[in-house]
Amino acid sequence: MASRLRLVCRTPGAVGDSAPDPGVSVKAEARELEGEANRAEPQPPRMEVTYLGGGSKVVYVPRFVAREKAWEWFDCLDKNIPWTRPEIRVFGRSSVQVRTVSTLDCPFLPFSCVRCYRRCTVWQNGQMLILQETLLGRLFWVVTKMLIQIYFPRSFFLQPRDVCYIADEGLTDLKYSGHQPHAHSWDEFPVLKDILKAVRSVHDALPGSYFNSLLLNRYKTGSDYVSWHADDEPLYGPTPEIASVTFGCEREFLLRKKPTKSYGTIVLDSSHHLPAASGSKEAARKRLKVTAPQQHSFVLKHGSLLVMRGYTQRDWQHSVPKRAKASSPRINLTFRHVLT
Ligand SMILES: O=C(O)CCC(=O)C(=O)O
Ligand SMILES: [Fe+2]
Repeated sequence: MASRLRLVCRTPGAVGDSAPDPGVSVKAEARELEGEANRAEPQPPRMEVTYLGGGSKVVYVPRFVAREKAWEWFDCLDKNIPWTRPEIRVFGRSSVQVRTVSTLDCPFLPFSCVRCYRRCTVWQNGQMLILQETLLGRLFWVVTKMLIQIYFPRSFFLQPRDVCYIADEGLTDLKYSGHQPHAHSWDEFPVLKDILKAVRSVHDALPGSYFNSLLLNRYKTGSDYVSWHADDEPLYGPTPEIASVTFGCEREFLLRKKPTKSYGTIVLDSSHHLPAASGSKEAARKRLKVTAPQQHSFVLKHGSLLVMRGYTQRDWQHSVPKRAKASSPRINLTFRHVLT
């Protein structure tokens, strides 16, 4: 019972308090807590497997560790991890590339507006490609960048969450959005070894890789987020396995299928250009018409584990969107395997 009271006072107004799991009544949860206390034998944690198709799947373990222990770990990480909120160059050269395309392929340009840019933006190998045509378009982009820097310097150029990176010695450096985090050693934070051990005990039931690096995220409020991305950096190999642990405030975790030809978005050819224009402006417009991608949503609970497996990073993107109601912090650990 203590753990229940603790959760309530720790997360006033948190998503978790106002929105319990669908289909799980408070009574049922109370019984579960009571049962947990009386159980002599530890029960294997419940797992939910979501098959995404094409060799991708997600395994969700709502409670891989007891709540009380999870709060203990939350406190320890919150206080002891050297959190940083580095600048990332979302609009800098390292994450944005500009390709010249024909007007037929991109009918919204050169009549540049923010909407056009969105439509003409594709992600490839972790890089944002802005497809644009004319000098006018290019000029528009430069001015837009300047205005963004002036009016929204923090939200656009500071990573919208705290992070810390841990890795075995001698691994390839991690680099994303022009930022290369300093790799701390596991020995600096013994608690991480305990958490990894707990993850591994569940993970044994999920045969696969082992983890030699860890990216920690702290979302202080509902305004902190991680935008759509895939952890598909080459240093993780073709089928990275990522085990994601949540402590603290519940947040929604979304998965969406990466754009492919099958649902009408832009696909670049092997030389990173749009396929040769065939037909009229109307045909090009049709090719660019975006239909809603397949999407899945998980509410990641305090003390939960979510494992992304197979081709999930190659074929899917994930995000933790802003949530106004999430007023308390959430700590997330993503255990990864860097190829050696
Ligand atoms: O906070 C999460 O649940 C996801 C974090 C994430 O996607 C990442 O660190 O790459
Ligand atoms: Fe990620």
